[in-house]
Amino acid sequence: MAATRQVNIAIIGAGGVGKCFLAQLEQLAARRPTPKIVLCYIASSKKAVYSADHAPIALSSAIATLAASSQAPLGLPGLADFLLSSGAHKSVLIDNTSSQDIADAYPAFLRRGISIVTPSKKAFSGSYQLWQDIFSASAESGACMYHESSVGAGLPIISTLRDLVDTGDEVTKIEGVFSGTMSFLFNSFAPASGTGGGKWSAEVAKAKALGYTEPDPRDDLNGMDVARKLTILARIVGLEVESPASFPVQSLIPAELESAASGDEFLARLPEFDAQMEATKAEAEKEGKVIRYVGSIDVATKEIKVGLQKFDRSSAIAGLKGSDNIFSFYTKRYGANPLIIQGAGAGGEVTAMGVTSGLIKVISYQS
Ligand SMILES: NC(=O)C1=CN([C@@H]2O[C@H](COP(=O)(O)OP(=O)(O)OC[C@H]3O[C@@H](n4cnc5c(N)ncnc54)[C@H](OP(=O)(O)O)[C@@H]3O)[C@@H](O)[C@H]2O)C=CC1
Ligand SMILES: N[C@@H](CC=O)C(=O)O
Ligand code: NA
Repeated sequence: MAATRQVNIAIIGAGGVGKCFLAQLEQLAARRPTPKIVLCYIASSKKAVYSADHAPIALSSAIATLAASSQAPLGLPGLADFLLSSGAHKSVLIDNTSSQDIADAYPAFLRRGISIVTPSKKAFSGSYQLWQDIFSASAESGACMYHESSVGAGLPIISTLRDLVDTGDEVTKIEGVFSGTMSFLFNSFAPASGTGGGKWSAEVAKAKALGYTEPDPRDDLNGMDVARKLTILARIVGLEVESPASFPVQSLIPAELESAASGDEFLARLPEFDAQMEATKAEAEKEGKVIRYVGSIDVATKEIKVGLQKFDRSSAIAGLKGSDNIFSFYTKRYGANPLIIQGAGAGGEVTAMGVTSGLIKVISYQS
């Protein structure tokens, strides 16, 4: 079949980020009539919508159509066959899940010329071999791989760091607050201005309701989400970090809840352990300080740190608001004054923005 100036899109994952992405995609398709953007496949874990002739799925009603569908999702190799059989000019997979299985299949999609855009961290913080396979498959086939929202949601973190590295700057240190959930929790639970703040477990429930947490909030509270982000940033600056388990990470999961069978059981039992975090907060208050969950990468020593630290109430990190992240990039060019990026680091809309901007880059890329 002759290639047409059309971009065919398959979306997997229609949760908090997926729904916001669909709304942004609808606006994008209306703003940019050429090349034609066609959603030809959408799936959650149990359902899918697609047709053999790749007929466009209406963007405005895609979520409702998916909810009402009785079609089962295609397997991943079948999905790649389906996308490629349309003859479209470009095919793009949007992975809005946090599935490791889907992440593991990225090299196979890329090798076949299917570009990928995702907010997921799984592919880039899994094994170092997977990281290498992904970028070598992309380089070989010319298919694009964008994952801006895997660190700092829509904030321009991945693009900025890649620009620093690609233009020959030398990054010496990266430090800051890398989790929207952790930022929201400590900004609410231990605010810099005065005392107050709700119970720790109530703030955790709020962070989940606001769409800041990972699908399983334990992935935030055990520090793994931050460790994954630091793994990604460290790899971009050239450190061959094997996995997020390669360096120490402070978990905020009470020992008694480490064996909770599910995220729901964990959340239900968390109020029993509120006193533990109260004690940590009180200890910092005695010194006139507040606690915050931070991370850092020292490039020369290859040391990566993730955990709680005490901060003066007047410091920039203590004064963050809401789900704000802050990233300080220390480089040879920027000298003693780091390049700083700050803003919301979680939430459906800002995360979807990083996915939509990746899709725009794929569409604009002349292959
Ligand atoms: N929320 C945020 O602020 C941010 C999120 N991210 C990343 O964005 C991604 C999505 O997060 P979010 O939208 O909040 O998560 P949600 O839990 O709200 O949504 C996840 C979606 O993925 C689907 N899904 C999960 N596993 C599979 C699978 N194996 N096959 C098909 N579909 C699957 C779920 O389907 P079902 O409902 O059927 O299970 C659901 O539709 C994650 O990787 C997260 O790390 C990144 C930055 C910020
Ligand atoms: N759960 C994550 C979402 C964005 O990466 C966070 O809280 O930062
Ligand atoms: Na980002």
